[in-house]
Amino acid sequence: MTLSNQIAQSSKQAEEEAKIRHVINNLEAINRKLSEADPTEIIEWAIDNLPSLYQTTAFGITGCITVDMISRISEQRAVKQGVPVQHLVPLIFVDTLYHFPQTLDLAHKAAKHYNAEMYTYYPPGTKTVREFEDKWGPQLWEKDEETYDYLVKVEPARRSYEELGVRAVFTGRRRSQGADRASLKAVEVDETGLVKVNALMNWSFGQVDTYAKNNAVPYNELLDLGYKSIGDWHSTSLPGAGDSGERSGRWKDKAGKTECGLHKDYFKMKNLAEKKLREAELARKDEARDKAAEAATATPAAAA
Ligand SMILES: Nc1ncnc2c1ncn2[C@@H]1O[C@H](COP(=O)(O)OS(=O)(=O)O)[C@@H](OP(=O)(O)O)[C@H]1O
Repeated sequence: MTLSNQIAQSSKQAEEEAKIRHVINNLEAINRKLSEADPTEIIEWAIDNLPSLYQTTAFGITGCITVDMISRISEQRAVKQGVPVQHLVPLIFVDTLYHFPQTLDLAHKAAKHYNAEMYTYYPPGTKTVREFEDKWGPQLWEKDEETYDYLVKVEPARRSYEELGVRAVFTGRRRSQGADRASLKAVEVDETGLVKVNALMNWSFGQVDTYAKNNAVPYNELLDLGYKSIGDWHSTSLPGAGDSGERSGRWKDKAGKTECGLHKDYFKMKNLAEKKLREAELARKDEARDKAAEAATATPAAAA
């Protein structure tokens, strides 16, 4: 890199740092100002104030609407400035390898429909279920849920933030989704310093559903079959007749589980998963050594 490029890069970083610092230092006031704001106002605030802003989405209904709103804002601004329309916020999609085919179809369809740049990230060192299962065994989610969550979501998301230089993201979380989300704020700063914007935090499922239908927003066709929240196929089911919670169809057989880890403490998730992965690696090595020793002692006897 040339010296002038280095200077330009470090001054961009300093500028971004200053903007993020400003948000961190004024978080309470910002949230007071945005607490009753419309999603569009929150999105506009984020575009104007946050550097290296992306949208992290699994194309849940909230994410689909966020893309739609960003697309409208991008168009209005381009027309006003007399410049070609460009979707202002790139997308990050973590392909866990266990999404429903409908979700994968939607991801490609929506990115194309909105002409949005989309970065797809996969679990480390794998791009297919076969590769993943050769490495970690079948149904890892049954054997070790935390490690599974870390490998398929937390690590790829963090890798995307580091590689792309992401400083802030839109998420599709809403208060009416319950559990930890019931007290969401419009803007949060996580333990890594990443700013998270929850533009539709105040909207109910009914509001997002109506917006999607009234505005011809591409959404997951599984919603028309009764699903309300869609994640990996093995942990997503239809909400039961008496279930009122929006996310009651997620991890139905796992009492107390409400999050995949993406919105939990990153360092805790990382340390726990890395410890387990180290232990598993040691166990594998011990097993291989025992097998080798067994084979070595068995050979002379067999020969004799
Ligand atoms: N795979 C993947 N890739 C990128 N971003 C993702 C992913 N999974 C979750 N998210 C982000 O978290 C928002 C809430 O998703 P969910 O309600 O499905 O919860 S969970 O994250 O699975 O626990 C979700 O909101 P949507 O944009 O509505 O999908 C995203 O902002």
